Amino acid sequence: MSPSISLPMQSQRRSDAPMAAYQINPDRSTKAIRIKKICCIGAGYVGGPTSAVIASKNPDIQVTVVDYNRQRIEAWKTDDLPIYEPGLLEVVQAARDGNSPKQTPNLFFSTDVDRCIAEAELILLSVNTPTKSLGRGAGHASELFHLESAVRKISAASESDKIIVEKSTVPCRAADTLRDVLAATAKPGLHFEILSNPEFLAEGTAISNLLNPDRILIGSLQTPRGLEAAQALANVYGAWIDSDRIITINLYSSELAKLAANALLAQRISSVNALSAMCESVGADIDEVSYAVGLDKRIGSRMLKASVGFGGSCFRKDILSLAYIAESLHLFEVADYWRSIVHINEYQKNRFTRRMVRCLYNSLTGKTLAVFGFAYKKDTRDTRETAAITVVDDVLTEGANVRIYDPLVKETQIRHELKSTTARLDCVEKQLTVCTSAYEASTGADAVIILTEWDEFSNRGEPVRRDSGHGRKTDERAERKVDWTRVAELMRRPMFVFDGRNIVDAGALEELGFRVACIGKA
Ligand SMILES: NC(=O)C1=CN([C@@H]2O[C@H](COP(=O)(O)OP(=O)(O)OC[C@H]3O[C@@H](n4cnc5c(N)ncnc54)[C@H](O)[C@@H]3O)[C@@H](O)[C@H]2O)C=CC1
Ligand SMILES: O=C(O)[C@H]1O[C@H](OP(=O)(O)OP(=O)(O)OC[C@H]2O[C@@H](n3ccc(=O)[nH]c3=O)[C@H](O)[C@@H]2O)[C@H](O)[C@@H](O)[C@@H]1O
Repeated sequence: MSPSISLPMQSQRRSDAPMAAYQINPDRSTKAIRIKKICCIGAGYVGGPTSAVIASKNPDIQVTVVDYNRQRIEAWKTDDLPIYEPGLLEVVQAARDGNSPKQTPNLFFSTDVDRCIAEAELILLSVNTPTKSLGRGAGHASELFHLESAVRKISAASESDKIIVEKSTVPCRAADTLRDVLAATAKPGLHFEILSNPEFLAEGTAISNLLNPDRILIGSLQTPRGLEAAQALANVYGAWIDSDRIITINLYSSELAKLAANALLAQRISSVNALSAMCESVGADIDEVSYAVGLDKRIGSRMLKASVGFGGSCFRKDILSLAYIAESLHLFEVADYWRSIVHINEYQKNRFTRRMVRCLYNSLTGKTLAVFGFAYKKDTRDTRETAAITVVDDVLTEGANVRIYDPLVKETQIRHELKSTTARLDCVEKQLTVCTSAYEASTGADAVIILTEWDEFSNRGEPVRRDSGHGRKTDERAERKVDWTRVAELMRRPMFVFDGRNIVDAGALEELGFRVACIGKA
């Protein structure tokens, strides 16, 4: 084992410390680089919240988030932030506006990428790494174009040494690519140290994940300069995270660990969704099965909720990237294994629509479906890869009139997502209505389809109080749960509910006259 990393002694570990093996050795004699200015390239779901939390916890460090998307940067300067995350606005305001006595403004947003790169000692790369859409590996490999162009910018604008941190999710050995570009293009004599520091936040809980992460992973070359850079980054996180949660490992292990984490999380969902298909045939209940297996501490209860299928910008692309890497290493069986997670996810979405069509007498022509929720999960307005795109596209093609209501997602975004996916643009134009309430969506509908697990759609539990992200409630309507009695009054008979998230109490809805189909329940 390298002398620069150490296994924490049992006695040094807190009782709730993670089980991970490696951590920064507090006795290490590496010299610490003091970071005064950080530049984060990419003002998206990762760059914005991560920079805001780093700035709020490090009042002495100036953090500037840069992006070439001027509209996004301008929105970050207002209170109408470009992304919705519970608690985000408060953290941004504290650091950006300096409205607490302890903090002067130290969080900035800018399109002046060159200047901010030149001034920073540490640069966070938080640009998008989508699935390639062109050429070799299209539909499978990660597109590193944005990462490479950001690094070329760094190279051109730098007059001093930099620590460059991969926060974006990247294929293994992406750091070598970045190093190669820098070696060929940067001014002679400059040194660039590349670190891998993958982000594990989940949307909807980003701020709590960032404030209290399970672990911070820092991958570096095991050279004196690599370790020195890792220590400098660890010090930034050390402002609010205990050292036993800051883990330093080999650069390439860190890159792979991020892909592995997402693949394993998605694998749990696909496993449960595969079981849900069996439950529907054998008369078992998937919620009971998940509960029963999750009580085994080796399995654990999280990420075992059956659904219409996972969405979001990352699971699919990261699994496909992992499979592509395996295939390029001639590990074809390994590639097939990972890809099967995505196949089951597609199967689950199609299975959901097939069941719906079957229940609605094998024809959706002329029927009206009320869709509750379009975001890929609750507490976000992100719709990337949401299962709702596939389901809505399918039912539009089957001839249904679709009335969508989502508490946060705007009509323009819903139409944009559907238009960029469907082969039947005319269906989107003629058969789709975006509504401003669940009641408007339900009017005259034959069925309600729940596609996002927003609390307000559930007929269980307490009334909803949602933080708007603006420090006040969104509006009166959003504070109440959907009144299913009123929904029933508005619908055509017979009335169906297809619950793609298993959030309703089916028995209570059946008492109101609904016929209810849940995932993984006969
Ligand atoms: N969205 C999420 O919850 C998570 C995402 N990730 C990873 O983080 C990375 C970023 O993801 P998101 O923040 O969701 O992406 P995003 O698409 O929301 O944001 C990326 C931003 O980078 C900007 N950008 C791209 N190239 C640029 C360049 N050369 N110069 C300046 N700006 C540039 C884009 O304009 C965009 O605003 C991805 O690799 C993703 O896999 C990791 C963990 C969680
Ligand atoms: O790399 C990323 O982008 C991130 O991807 C996921 O985060 P995210 O996609 O934001 O949200 P999740 O809570 O993981 O949910 C993903 C999808 O799976 C679905 N899901 C989740 C959990 C579950 O039990 N069942 C289920 O169907 C959700 O509804 C959602 O559509 C991971 O949880 C993060 O750790 C990771 O950083």
